[in-house]
Amino acid sequence: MSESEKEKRGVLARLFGRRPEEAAAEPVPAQAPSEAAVEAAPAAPVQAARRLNWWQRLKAGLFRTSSSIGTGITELFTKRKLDATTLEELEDILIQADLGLDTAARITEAVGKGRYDKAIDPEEVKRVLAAEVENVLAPVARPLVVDGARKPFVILMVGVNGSGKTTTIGKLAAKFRAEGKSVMLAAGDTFRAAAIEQLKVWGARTKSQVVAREQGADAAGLAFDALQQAQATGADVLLVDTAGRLQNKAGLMAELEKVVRVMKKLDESAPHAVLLVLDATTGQNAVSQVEIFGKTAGVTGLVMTKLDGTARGGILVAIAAKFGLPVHFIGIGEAVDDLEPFAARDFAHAIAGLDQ
Ligand SMILES: Nc1nc2c(ncn2[C@@H]2O[C@H](COP(=O)(O)OP(=O)(O)OP(=O)(O)O)[C@@H](O)[C@H]2O)c(=O)[nH]1
Repeated sequence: MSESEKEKRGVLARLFGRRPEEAAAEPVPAQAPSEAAVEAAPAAPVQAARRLNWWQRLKAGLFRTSSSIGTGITELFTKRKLDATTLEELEDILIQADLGLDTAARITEAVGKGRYDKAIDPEEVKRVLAAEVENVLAPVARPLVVDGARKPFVILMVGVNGSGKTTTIGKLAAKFRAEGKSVMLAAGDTFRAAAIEQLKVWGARTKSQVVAREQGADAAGLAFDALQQAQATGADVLLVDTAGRLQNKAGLMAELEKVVRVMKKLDESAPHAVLLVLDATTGQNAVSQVEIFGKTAGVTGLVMTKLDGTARGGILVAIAAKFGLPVHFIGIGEAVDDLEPFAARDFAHAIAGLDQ
């Protein structure tokens, strides 16, 4: 393959969220994989295949997390019996994997129960870990329900810059389109020109109308226009992007509040969902982001991205235990189908390195 062709494939990969090596394996021009899916919802056998595929990708995506936990557990319990010292070391491994102090203590206690002074198979420790993690996650694994009576159903996406808001909007737009919904996108991250362009690309790709203004435009005014247009055209869903970075935190929060205020002038019940997008690679930082955005932006649910790029995917467990906020979706890559509804059991098994 020539250098220019490689470069072309790289650009397509960046635009359409494909991994360069995936794009390189396909003929140019790379077709968006979900284009067909956007037209119609998949049939049951296709869904079953997709699910299997998702599980494999989830496991692969969470590999860094599961191997850091799994290797620690295997090394710890291979030659040593279970006692206070090994349990303390287990707790340290779990804390280092960002599972949070409470969950780490809870898992350690469950592993120790009735097993003192005995040898324990590392696989059994992983099974206890998975069961305890699933118990923590099950109450927060809640789907995002788009209420058809709210038209448009307005979803405000918030989060710090680079957390994956714009990409997640694109992935969500593809999902809603695949369900046959009409979607409008509001390019409310007016702080960053590239974010506006990125959203336009997602709009074209998912056949969703994009409402955008120039960089630096008033985000609240844009959100107002977008909602007005979505109402006028009868769109089912309006996804509103926001800036993750302004001159300072107070400015950012004031802007978010203004965006909400002006949309309420057109629809008192809007926004119907406020999704905080968290980047898993930021580890403990994600906890303070939930605190800050939760207080000021009225967050109704979470999306955690980049679980594929970190050994600290356990942070999702710590956040679930601490805040109890619904976790709607997780992202394990940049491609359009790398976002899926959050399933407690799958996640718990994947981070424990167990089969489904
Ligand atoms: N590996 C990986 N990368 C992701 C994931 N989600 C998003 N990204 C990448 O993260 C980078 C930032 O994503 P954006 O969607 O631009 O983030 P943003 O929050 O909109 O950022 P701002 O516009 O600066 O506020 C991009 O390169 C995305 O492709 C994910 O689940 N896994």
